[in-house]
Amino acid sequence: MTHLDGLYLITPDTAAPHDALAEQVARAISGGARLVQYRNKGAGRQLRRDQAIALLGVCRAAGVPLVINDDVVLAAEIGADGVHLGRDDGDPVAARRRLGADAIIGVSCYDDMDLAQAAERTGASYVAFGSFFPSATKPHAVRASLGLLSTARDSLRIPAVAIGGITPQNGGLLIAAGARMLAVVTGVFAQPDLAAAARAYASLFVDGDPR
Ligand SMILES: Cc1ncc(COP(=O)(O)OP(=O)(O)O)c(N)n1
Ligand SMILES: Cc1ncsc1CCOP(=O)(O)O
Ligand SMILES: [Mg+2]
Repeated sequence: MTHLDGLYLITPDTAAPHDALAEQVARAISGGARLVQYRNKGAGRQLRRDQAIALLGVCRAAGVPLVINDDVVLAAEIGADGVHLGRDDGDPVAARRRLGADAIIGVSCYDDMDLAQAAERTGASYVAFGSFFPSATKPHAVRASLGLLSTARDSLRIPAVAIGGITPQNGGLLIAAGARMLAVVTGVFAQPDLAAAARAYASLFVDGDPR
């Protein structure tokens, strides 16, 4: 079973060619990203497919799992390692059936512990809470409080992911509160040196060595 901890890299909405995006992700992985999510809310079907396939190549080469946001069909088509589902993205049980027992099925729980309990019961691999801080990527996201992470750590068997406006400066607080992964878009992709940016997050974890 995949060990879920450390920096969880999420891609930004970008029209960049697939090889350029893959190169960026490779750099972030070299800095210590432990899980990658392909998330692109703006791209059409062909670009999404091309970008996702390119990322899968990079992730496979590095031994890092690739999760697809929202789209179980794309995840199944390209043989990705899992899917991340929010409230409106379909049924985690159906996703598990489609992708298999070893797939990573992530579920958004926003600021809601009841959703997290339910996600665990349905076989989710991790639950995600947030946004913890203002997020340039998702400015209108619901805000979550730190206490949720401690409750999740104490009452769930599956790991909790924190997301939303996370920086190397505020990430330590979330880990101390109970987050097992920090999910980050802007804090890595908006930096000139993606490997160094990833390293700054990876170093917050006990075993955050770069690959
Ligand atoms: C790790 C992680 N956590 C939360 C989300 C948000 O999912 P969702 O609420 O479905 O919103 P969109 O990302 O689809 O806009 C996520 N993608 N990843
Ligand atoms: C997808 C998502 N859901 C809540 S905040 C967020 C975006 C996180 O991106 P950033 O790290 O740029 O705040
Ligand atoms: Mg979604």
